[in-house]
Amino acid sequence: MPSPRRNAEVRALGALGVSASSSSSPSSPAHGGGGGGRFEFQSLLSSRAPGGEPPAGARLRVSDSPVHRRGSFPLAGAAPAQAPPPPLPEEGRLDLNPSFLAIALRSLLAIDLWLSKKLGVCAGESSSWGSVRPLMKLLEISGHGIPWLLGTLYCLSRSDSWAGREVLMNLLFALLLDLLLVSLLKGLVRRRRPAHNQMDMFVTLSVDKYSFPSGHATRAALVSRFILNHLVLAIPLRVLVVLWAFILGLSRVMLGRHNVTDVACGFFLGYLQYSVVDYCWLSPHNAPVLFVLWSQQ
Ligand SMILES: CC(C)=CCC/C(C)=C/COP(=O)(O)O
Repeated sequence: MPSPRRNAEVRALGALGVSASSSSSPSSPAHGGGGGGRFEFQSLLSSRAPGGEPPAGARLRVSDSPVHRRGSFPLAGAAPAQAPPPPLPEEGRLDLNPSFLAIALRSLLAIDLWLSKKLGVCAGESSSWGSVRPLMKLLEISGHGIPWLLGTLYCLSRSDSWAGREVLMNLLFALLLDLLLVSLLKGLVRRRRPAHNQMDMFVTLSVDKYSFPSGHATRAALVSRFILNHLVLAIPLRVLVVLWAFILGLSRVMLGRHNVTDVACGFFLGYLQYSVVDYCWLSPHNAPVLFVLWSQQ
């Protein structure tokens, strides 16, 4: 008879489409992640340290084991039951927290994929909102790295005030930092773009085959925060800047380029990046070489 707690675990895993096999041979494909969902179940009930011993905090109590349960209800002719072992100390009991965290993450990921597919209404010409796709692609170019880099360089070359040069120099630094960080993260995480995405983007880097985090979302958050802090704009224009960033992020999911979490984390990262740029703010005092070099162009 499985314990109620064990039943609850199996039900929770079942809800996630995870197999509830209890075979735990270390050489079986299920062991060590080979079997996808089965691995989750293994880690929940029989996580083992490399030496074969269960790690502390991940052991089943002896009283829960099938062997012991057989001993509790001896069949006719079976050896008499042994005396029950003393209860294990607290740290020897089954610790479910790590696996529940894994379940929570898996659920979040499942919701992310489901929602992203639902929102990907402009992913192709034949999608339900396929007619809006050209507009979304225009929005895509408005948040692309190349127009922002070229635009900043152009304005720098035309700027005739030190204050203007300082702001633009820092914007250039912010855009380059963003490209570097996003490329690094994409290369590290290597999350594939959604299956429904058509890879027809304007100029991409090799890491742009990956989707986490969204470079457009990081740029949108970074640039809009930068503009709001360093440009004196009327309220309607400030609202427009925020709207542009938000719609650009949404359009990444609608175009099928990203999952929702790529964009949400992209916004968060871009927001943080601005704080870094603000902290390291380049000025003629702390980076005189840059400004002298530029003024000699
Ligand atoms: C080639 C240069 C300078 C930048 C690439 C910009 C780009 C294509 C980013 C990818 O954005 P998503 O991650 O939002 O798809």
